[in-house]
Amino acid sequence: MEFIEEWFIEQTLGEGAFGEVKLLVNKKTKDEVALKIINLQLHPDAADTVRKEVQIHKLLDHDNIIRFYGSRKEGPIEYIFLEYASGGELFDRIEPDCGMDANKAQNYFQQLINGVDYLHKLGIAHRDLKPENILLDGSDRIKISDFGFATVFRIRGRDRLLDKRCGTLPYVAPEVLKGNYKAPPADIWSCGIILVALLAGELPWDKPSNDCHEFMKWKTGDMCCLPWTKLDIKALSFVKRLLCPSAGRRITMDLIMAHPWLSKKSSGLGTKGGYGIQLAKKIASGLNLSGREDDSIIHLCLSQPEARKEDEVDCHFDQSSNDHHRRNPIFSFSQPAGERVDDFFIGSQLGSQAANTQSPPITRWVKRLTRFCVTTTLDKTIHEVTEILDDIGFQWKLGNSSGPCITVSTVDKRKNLLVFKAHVIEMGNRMVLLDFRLSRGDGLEFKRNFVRLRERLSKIEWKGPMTWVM
Ligand SMILES: Nc1ncnc2c1ncn2[C@@H]1O[C@H](COP(=O)(O)OP(=O)(O)OP(=O)(O)O)[C@@H](O)[C@H]1O
Repeated sequence: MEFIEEWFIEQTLGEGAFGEVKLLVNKKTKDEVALKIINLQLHPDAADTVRKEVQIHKLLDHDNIIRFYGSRKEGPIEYIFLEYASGGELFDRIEPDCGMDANKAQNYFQQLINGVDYLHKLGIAHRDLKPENILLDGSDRIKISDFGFATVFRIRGRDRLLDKRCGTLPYVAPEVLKGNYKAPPADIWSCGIILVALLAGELPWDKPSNDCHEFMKWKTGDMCCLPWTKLDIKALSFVKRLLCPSAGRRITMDLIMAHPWLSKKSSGLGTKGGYGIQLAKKIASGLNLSGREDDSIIHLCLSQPEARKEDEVDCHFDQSSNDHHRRNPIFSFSQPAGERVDDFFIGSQLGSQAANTQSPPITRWVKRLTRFCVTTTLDKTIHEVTEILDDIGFQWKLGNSSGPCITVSTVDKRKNLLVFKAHVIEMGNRMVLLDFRLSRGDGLEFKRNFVRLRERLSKIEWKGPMTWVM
C-alpha cells in the first residue's frame, strides 16, 4: 500500500500500547523507515505522552539511539517517522535461563551504556530501559527506543529530582517506587537488571520492594541462589555495583565506563556458567575474591526502602504523583501482520546482512526467536498444540485474527499473569509456521514456556534451513 508518494507500507513491525509500527520502504531507493501510527481518538490519554516523546526524541542524535526523522499530525492520527531497526529487539537475543555469551553481552551492554551516557549528558532520563525497548539494526548495533516515559531532568545546568513513578516493575529502581529520585542512578539500575537478563536469561525479582523475597535476599548479600550463581565473579562484582539499593552509593556512569568488566578485552570476561555454589558461600561469608577494593562483594548497601502500597501497580506502570496522569498497565504485544503472508520473513542462515537496506524485500528478515515451522497440516498443528497445552494444564482458546490464533493464559512461577498467542500460519507443502507473541506478563517467562512447547513439538518441528516457502 502506497503511504506517500513512492513510499510503501511493507509490513507491520509491532504493536505498542497506543498504536502500530509499520515498515515504510521507498520504491526507488529501497530506503526503509519505521512509522509509528498513533490514533489519538482511540487513545486520547496518549496525547501528552506522544507530545513529550516527540519533543524529546527530536533532540537526540546518537548511533545507539533510534534516529528521529520527523512527525506529522493528520486529524487525530499522529505519525512518527523513525530509523528502522531491522535486527529486532534485544529481548529476542536472550535465551531463557541461559542469557547469552558473556562477550556478546559485554558488547551489547557497552553500547547500551554509550547511549544512556549520551542521554544523561543531555540531561534526559529514559525511565523505561528494558530489553524490549532496545532494538538492533542490521549490523547488530544497539538502538535505544521508546521515549514515552523520557523526561528532562537537567534544566539550566541544575538537576531536579523526579517523582513520577513510571517504568516496568522488574527493571525499576527501588527509589522510584518511593518517589523523589535522581534520574541517572534510576536508569543505571535498569541497565543493571538488563545486564542480569543478558547474562542469566532471567530477571532477579518482580519488583525491588521489601515485600519481595528475592530482592530482600539480595539486599542482605545472599547470593547463593539463582540468578547470581550463573554469573562469573567479575560480572557479579559489577552487577553488585549497578544494583546497589542505595541510589547515592550506586556506581556512576564514569565509573561504569572505567569498570574492569566493561573495559576488559573479551577474553578476560571469564567463563559463562557461573561461579557456582561453593564460591557463592565464600562470597557470602565475606571473602573478597576480586582483590580489588571496590569489588568487595559483601558490601551491599543495607538501607531499606519504606514499604509502600503498590497493589494497583502492574507489570508496566506509570504512576504520577503530581500530574494525575496515569496510564493503564501496558503490555507490548507485537502482532504478526497476518493480513499479508509476506509479512513473515524467516530464515536461519541469512544473518544480519540479510537485513541491510540493500536487500530485496524477500530477504528482509526480522530475527524473532519465538517462531518455528512444523511439518504437518494446519488442523493437525492446532490439534497437537492444544493437546500439549491441555496436558500442561494451560488455559487456551482458539480464535481468528487474520488466521487461526491460540491464546494461552497461565500464571508464571511468581504467580503473575502470563498471556501469549500462537498464530498458526499455513506456508504450503505441509509446512506450518507457529509464531508466538507475548501479550501480557514477563517476557522471559513467556520465552521459557515457548521453549517448553517447542520441545514438546520437536517430533514435528522442521529442522532444516528456514527458507521462504510460497
Ligand atoms: N524503529 C523501529 N524499528 C523496528 N521495529 C520497531 C521500531 N519501533 C518499534 N518497533 C517494533 O514495534 C513494536 C512496538 O513499538 P512501540 O514503540 O509502539 O511500542 P512498545 O515499545 O512495544 O510499547 P509501549 O509503547 O507500549 O511500551 C516494538 O516492540 C518493536 O518490536
